[in-house]
Amino acid sequence: MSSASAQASTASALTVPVPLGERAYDILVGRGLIGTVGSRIAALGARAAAIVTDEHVGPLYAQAFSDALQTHGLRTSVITLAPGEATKSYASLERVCDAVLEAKIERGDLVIALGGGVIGDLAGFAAAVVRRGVRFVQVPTTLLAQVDSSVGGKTGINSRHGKNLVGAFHQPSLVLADTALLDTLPLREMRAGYAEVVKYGLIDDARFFAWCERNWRGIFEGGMERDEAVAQSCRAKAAVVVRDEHETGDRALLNLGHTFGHALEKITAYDSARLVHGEGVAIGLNLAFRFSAALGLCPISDAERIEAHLTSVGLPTRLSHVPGGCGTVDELLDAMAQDKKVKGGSLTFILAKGIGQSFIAPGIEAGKVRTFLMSEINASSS
Ligand SMILES: NC(=O)c1ccc[n+]([C@@H]2O[C@H](COP(=O)([O-])OP(=O)(O)OC[C@H]3O[C@@H](n4cnc5c(N)ncnc54)[C@H](O)[C@@H]3O)[C@@H](O)[C@H]2O)c1
Ligand SMILES: O=C(O)C(=O)C[C@@H](O)[C@H](O)[C@H](O)COP(=O)(O)O
Ligand SMILES: [Zn+2]
Repeated sequence: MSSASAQASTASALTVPVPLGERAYDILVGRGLIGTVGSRIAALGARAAAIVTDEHVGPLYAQAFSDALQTHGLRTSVITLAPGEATKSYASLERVCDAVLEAKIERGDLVIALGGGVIGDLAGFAAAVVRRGVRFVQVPTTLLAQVDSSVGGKTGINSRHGKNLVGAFHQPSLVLADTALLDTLPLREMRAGYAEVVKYGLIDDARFFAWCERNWRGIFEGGMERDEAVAQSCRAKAAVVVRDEHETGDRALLNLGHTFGHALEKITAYDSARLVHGEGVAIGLNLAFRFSAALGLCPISDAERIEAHLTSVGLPTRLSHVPGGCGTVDELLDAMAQDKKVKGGSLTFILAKGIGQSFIAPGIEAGKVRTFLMSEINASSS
């Protein structure tokens, strides 16, 4: 990390502010940003940092990252966990909390998540509960984490009852998204993260969806389109989070595709070999639009356009695409019953009148969901 490359990357960093009052922070996006990490994190004024990472990311980036912090006077320790969704567990939480305490991290010090959404959600939750709240920094290393999970303060782990059912809102103090780190990300994970990029267009920005249709190859190849997509996604997410930090209203829109997606993740037992979060979201996005069309809310042509795009990128779109099967209708409904958007026992879905016209639909009858799921499963088997 030469100072020349640090200066070059400083010049090219895009800043997306998240103006949340006393919890305000910046998201920095740029290729090569990792070269400036030491000074940027040191500027937060901590004396020590516990870096949480996984066995894929650690060997690639943790040493240089830790060295950069030490050069700026921080004492560091590294906690390395197994990769994959199964790591968002009670057992891992205990491990991370104990390691953070072992490293004598004080409230004013830092927990740093160096990894994808699994590490970010887990380390963020540990930071929320250790000493009732330690500051933390997100250094997202997957497309999904750069465009979504590192922003907004949702942290947590999975339960055998469902996805992210144990957690806390705990905002980071800084997000550093170095888009060059995605150069080492496997294609399957790039695709999975891309589902969350497309989501922002489908929620309320039809022009961004059309931009994605034209520019997705640039995002995958690492051109300027990648930085633009990450920054634009962060702007879109930050705007919603600032309006509704704790999801009492509008923030639920960010859950588009997730009622179906989370149920599939639970049914596949959080086994990343079968289904990763972004793949569940891709299937869920398509199903949300197909369900909207089945209810007469949205033109089927919009659902078909979305499916065509997700398919061209290489993402799964149908229940039949879940390796090992998607479970029965009853299993799916059972999993959805634990969704955090359930109110008074009835399901809330994010539905749409068209691309970029999503809305929150509370009080959806389980019977309507059952009929829809049965038709989807029958369509797959015929
Ligand atoms: N908190 C939120 O707002 C929010 C938003 C979206 C998703 N999530 C959560 O995020 C999780 C999914 O995150 P994810 O898709 O990043 O998965 P992940 O963290 O499992 O990372 C995916 C895989 O890529 C590897 N990897 C990460 N960075 C790499 C790099 N630069 N080079 C090579 N390999 C790398 C990891 O080791 C892992 O095997 C889910 O648990 C989901 O629920 C949370
Ligand atoms: O930040 C949000 O709010 C989201 O809903 C973003 C989602 O992409 C993300 O998967 C989130 O973790 C889901 O939240 P949950 O409350 O349904 O667990
Ligand atoms: Zn998600």
